[in-house]
Amino acid sequence: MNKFKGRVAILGSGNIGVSLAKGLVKSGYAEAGQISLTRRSAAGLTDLAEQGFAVSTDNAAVVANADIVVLAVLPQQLNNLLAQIGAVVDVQKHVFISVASGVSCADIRSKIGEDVQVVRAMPNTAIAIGQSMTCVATDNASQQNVEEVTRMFETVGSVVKINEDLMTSATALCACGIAFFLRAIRAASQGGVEIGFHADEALKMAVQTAKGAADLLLLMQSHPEQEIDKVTSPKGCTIAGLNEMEHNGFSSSLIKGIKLSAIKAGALYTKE
Ligand SMILES: NC(=O)C1=CN([C@@H]2O[C@H](COP(=O)(O)OP(=O)(O)OC[C@H]3O[C@@H](n4cnc5c(N)ncnc54)[C@H](OP(=O)(O)O)[C@@H]3O)[C@@H](O)[C@H]2O)C=CC1
Ligand SMILES: O=C(O)[C@@H]1CCC=N1
Repeated sequence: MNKFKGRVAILGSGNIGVSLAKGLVKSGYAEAGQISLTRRSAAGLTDLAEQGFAVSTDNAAVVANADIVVLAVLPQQLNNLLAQIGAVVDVQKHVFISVASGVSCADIRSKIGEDVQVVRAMPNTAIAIGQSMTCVATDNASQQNVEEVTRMFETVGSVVKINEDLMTSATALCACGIAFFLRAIRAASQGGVEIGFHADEALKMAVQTAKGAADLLLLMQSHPEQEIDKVTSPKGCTIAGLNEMEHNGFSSSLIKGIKLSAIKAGALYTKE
């Protein structure tokens, strides 16, 4: 692993900002001391300072010292943040990474400078354990900067480069998607309790079963239906349960939920 030589500023130290920071340190991409983390309130930064991160409530000062700047605030908090840092942006030095849902690269440039290089990245919370599915898109960043951003996120999971117009779709499928799969696991464990297991053992069984299903696809490079066909014995219990789920809208409800999340992801940000 080639350690990043510059400084990373992560503006907004919530769920994603902190998970990214910890993931980058764990993977060896950067030392904690190379990463600056900001929030509006200093109280929320104490723990992070104890872990060796540079912490601050002064976004402009942190950006002035950084090479890579990650925007990790909520879409509705972004305009206020961009107004604070516009004056210190250096187009020669900085590359901006925005993880904010529904905010385009052009939206960000319109606030901090038309020549600023911006890459959008959409990770998910599995970034905390180096297992994120991160989609990356840009409309103006240099190949060198895109490669560095890709390298950064590859240290905390898998990366797929996509066109920017698919970014809200990526948000729904991958970033929201982790919640959808978690709910499916929870529901399976509740089914397990109804048929005789204690809650803790039912959850453990559901989790490992879900992990096995995902790993089958990842390691065998096969299609879900190919693997399902191996489980469904003729006249058997699997096809009976699976068809009952489909009669109740299992696939349909997932598809509808993903479509609604994608619409919502595109409507989270107000330009003014
Ligand atoms: N959660 C997820 O799974 C994913 C989220 N995203 C996107 O990532 C972004 C962050 O989401 P998430 O981490 O969940 O949100 P959080 O609410 O957990 O984190 C936002 C953080 O930003 C801080 N903040 C707000 N305003 C400022 C400011 N002006 N300067 C510095 N810090 C500020 C807040 O702290 P304080 O109030 O103390 O200032 C808070 O810690 C969003 O845009 C979201 O769409 C993308 C992919 C997945
Ligand atoms: O729910 C949200 O709006 C954020 C963006 C993707 C995941 N969490």
